[in-house]
Amino acid sequence: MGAMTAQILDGKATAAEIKSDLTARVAALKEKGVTPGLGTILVGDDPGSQKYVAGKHRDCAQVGIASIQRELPGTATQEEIEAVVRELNEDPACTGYIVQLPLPKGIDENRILELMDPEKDADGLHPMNLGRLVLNEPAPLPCTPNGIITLLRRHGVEIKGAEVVVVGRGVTIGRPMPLLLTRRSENATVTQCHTGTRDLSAHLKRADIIVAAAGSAHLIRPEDVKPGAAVLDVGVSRSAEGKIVGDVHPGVAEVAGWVAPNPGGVGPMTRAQLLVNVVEAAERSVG
Ligand SMILES: Nc1nc(=O)c2c([nH]1)NC[C@@H]1CN(c3ccc(C(=O)N[C@@H](CCC(=O)O)C(=O)O)cc3)C=[N+]21
Repeated sequence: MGAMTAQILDGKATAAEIKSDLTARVAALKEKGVTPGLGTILVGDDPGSQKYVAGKHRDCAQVGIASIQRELPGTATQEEIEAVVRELNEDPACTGYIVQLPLPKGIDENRILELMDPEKDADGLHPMNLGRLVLNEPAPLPCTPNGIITLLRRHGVEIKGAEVVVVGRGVTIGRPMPLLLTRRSENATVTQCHTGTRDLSAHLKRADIIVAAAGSAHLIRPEDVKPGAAVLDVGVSRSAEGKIVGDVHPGVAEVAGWVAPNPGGVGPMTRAQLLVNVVEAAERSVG
């Protein structure tokens, strides 16, 4: 048998479809006198964060969402950041917003998130909304996990009954991902692995779907992947030469049935789900 190559979970194309659907919904909202507006709070001058935030505003322009950008220097104090959060909470033009993470060292990130108006939480990371997710109540969903589910569904990857291994326990992906996957609507079986996992390779070998969000370069190796599995690369780390490297070894594409590349896979889906949260919040506001 010749070498197989995995099919691509094309996040760029899927995000484009979602954005075209949102464009129509934004136009309908505008007819009712509501213009959705996405705010971003960016602290410091990390080039990666600047690029991501710029991408979010580019997306907004494409679908007709207004952009509200707030930037603070890396030396900003807790109080200064909190003042901007309060300002966006009050601003009627801002129907949803995000605080770009991570915040500089010394800033209490959780306190900032708690101060946000949960109804304007476009990331789905406010403790109230994470709590609603745990309680099976409607809430804006965390963008990356929700984007991963949409990406799998749109490509026909079976989630129901699948053995899913999530690698990582960060707040934006690792922790919420199993909450979404184990809803009755998804019905996956999830194993959460992390740096304390004794035998990662044993878990990976059983997985039908692997969500790699550890931030550890090429952690997922071809010999650990079950033939035909879906492997989603959500990791970001930097090589010694300063290049961005994902969590998935390139050789995995020879074994897997599906691969979400990085870039071009989950990243664009994260941005699309952010827009979905903003539009849904605006739709709720018109009833
Ligand atoms: N409050 C908050 N919410 C976030 O959602 C959030 C955050 N903080 N902090 C940082 C991470 C990172 N993140 C990315 C989103 C899209 C791409 C993305 O679109 N990447 C493109 C490439 C982009 C390019 O290279 O220009 C791709 O994968 O194809 C990447 C990374 C969101 N994050």
